[in-house]
Amino acid sequence: MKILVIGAGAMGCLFAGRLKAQQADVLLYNRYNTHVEQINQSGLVIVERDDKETTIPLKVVQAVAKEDGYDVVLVLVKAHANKAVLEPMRESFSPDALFITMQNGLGNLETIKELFPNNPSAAGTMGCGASVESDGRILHRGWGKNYIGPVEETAAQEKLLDFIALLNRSGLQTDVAEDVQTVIWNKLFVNLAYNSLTALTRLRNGDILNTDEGQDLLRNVVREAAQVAERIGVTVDAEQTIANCLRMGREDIGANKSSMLMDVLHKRKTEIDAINGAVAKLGKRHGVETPYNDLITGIIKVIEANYDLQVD
Ligand SMILES: NC(=O)C1=CN([C@@H]2O[C@H](COP(=O)(O)OP(=O)(O)OC[C@H]3O[C@@H](n4cnc5c(N)ncnc54)[C@H](OP(=O)(O)O)[C@@H]3O)[C@@H](O)[C@H]2O)C=CC1
Ligand SMILES: CC(C)(CO)C(=O)C(=O)O
Repeated sequence: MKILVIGAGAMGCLFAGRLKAQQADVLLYNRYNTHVEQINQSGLVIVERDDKETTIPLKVVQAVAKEDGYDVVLVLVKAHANKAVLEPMRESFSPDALFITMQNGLGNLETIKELFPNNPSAAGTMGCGASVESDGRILHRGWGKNYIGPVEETAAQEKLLDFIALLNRSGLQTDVAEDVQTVIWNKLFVNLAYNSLTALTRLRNGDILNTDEGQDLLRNVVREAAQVAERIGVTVDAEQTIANCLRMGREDIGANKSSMLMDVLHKRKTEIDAINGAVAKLGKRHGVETPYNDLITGIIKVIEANYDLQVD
């Protein structure tokens, strides 16, 4: 099985690196930068839970062609980069290449289906977490479970099961999800709980829980989103969902620097539109008030539009 992971950031490197360590046939795609150069020259370093480091030889390519014959294409750029990265690749894959998005936020699978309407595609979520510490070096700091939803076509479903088996052999615990919408929303709640709050406070996920105020903010943001989800037909037990977010922050992802915190630290565009912004937008459309998500979306947007003007 030939695998292409699109996006050589924290999660692309974690997945491609773990797969390659199992001798899988895997390549990364990313535009050229110093991180890519370091991986191509000296391999990828993954720092694991016990601080043990593994160096894995990996190749990051800057071009993709149909003749490369990829069986599985795993999309792991940020949600807002999907179109810019994937549109130029519309003719670069055979129609049986299986697209999988495990990105955060709403709307990723829809973009992939729009760009590759003849390919099978599936959406999933990642309960694990990582950050790029320096060029060619990532910290693996989240250990929750991953899920990938089903594909309609039988041949593609078999390919998906083989891919999931490979992920499990590589130590990335992954299950097949029966109901993709529930899985995507369950992950969205975790991102609502931590990503923007850690980006605003510059804390690791678990440290949001150090104060009653942090926990209250988390509860309010998630509770609003649960009301929106219910309104659009996703069944949610709000209090159980909040309890799960708190548990994950304590047990699975507490030590991780969230992807949105990393964006703010590096003065990059964030995924706010696909996370709190998406909840605020849906709330407006369906008549659910979302003051916490509105406010947080607004503040993150002010921050990302004014990086150059920030005072140290
Ligand atoms: N980090 C985490 O702990 C977790 C992240 N996620 C989700 O996983 C997804 C990936 O996140 P993460 O790995 O953290 O993100 P990163 O920002 O670490 O990586 C994104 C990668 O995409 C590349 N990229 C962006 N735009 C382009 C472009 N136009 N052309 C080519 N390459 C491009 C970036 O390259 P460049 O540096 O050159 O811009 C970068 O290497 C997101 O949806 C995130 O929310 C989910 C669970 C945990
Ligand atoms: C699970 C979590 C919150 C890990 O940090 C994540 O998805 C992210 O950082 O984007």
